[in-house]
Amino acid sequence: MAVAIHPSVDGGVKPGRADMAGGTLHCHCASDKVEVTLASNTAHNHVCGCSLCWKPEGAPFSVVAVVPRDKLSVTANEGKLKIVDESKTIQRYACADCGVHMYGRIESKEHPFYGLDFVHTELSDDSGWSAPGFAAFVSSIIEQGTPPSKMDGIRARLTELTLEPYDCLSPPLMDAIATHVAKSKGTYREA
Ligand SMILES: N[C@@H](CCC(=O)N[C@@H](CSCO)C(=O)NCC(=O)O)C(=O)O
Ligand SMILES: [Zn+2]
Ligand SMILES: [Zn+2]
Repeated sequence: MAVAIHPSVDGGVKPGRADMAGGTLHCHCASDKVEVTLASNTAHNHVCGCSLCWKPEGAPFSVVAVVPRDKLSVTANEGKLKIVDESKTIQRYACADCGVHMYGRIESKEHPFYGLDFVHTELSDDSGWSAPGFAAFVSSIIEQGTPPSKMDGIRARLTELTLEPYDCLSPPLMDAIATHVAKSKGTYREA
């Protein structure tokens, strides 16, 4: 059996649909589910090995994407949401009953990704969401108990799934962060 990454990609990455324009996410509670409505498709979907992103039971990686914050609204049972750790850059709102993270929000206007919320579209029954395109923070799974000796096999499986493994974010996202930093420091140059 192939190395497990996440149930939504283990059978192969399913492509998104260009006409996908949003839908709803639900927590795992049997009743009184928290509902989040997205009024657009997501972007920058990726597999993430960090310890902070929510993952389903037993999965070593999460799958997480972003959506403009003005396209996200909580449409049912918002009272059940609690911030997981207020000290983190991304304020993750989880259902206090089932523990599922419904969205993550960056409040600092100085942050390169300010204006984008983090979401897990596996919580949706709708199809066509943007497909994951790379794997981020892959080495971080060691911090959560994966033996280092398993990493070659895990990276090989990610590559096979066309989820290029990186130990931080992908080069385009790291470049976007560095560009933001250069602009704020006054060192940015066009060419
Ligand atoms: N080794 C750490 C890494 C944690 C980390 O930096 N996570 C990233 C990616 S989350 C989505 O891709 C991050 O931006 N975190 C900021 C935050 O979550 O507030 C670990 O595994 O914990
Ligand atoms: Zn719940
Ligand atoms: Zn993460």
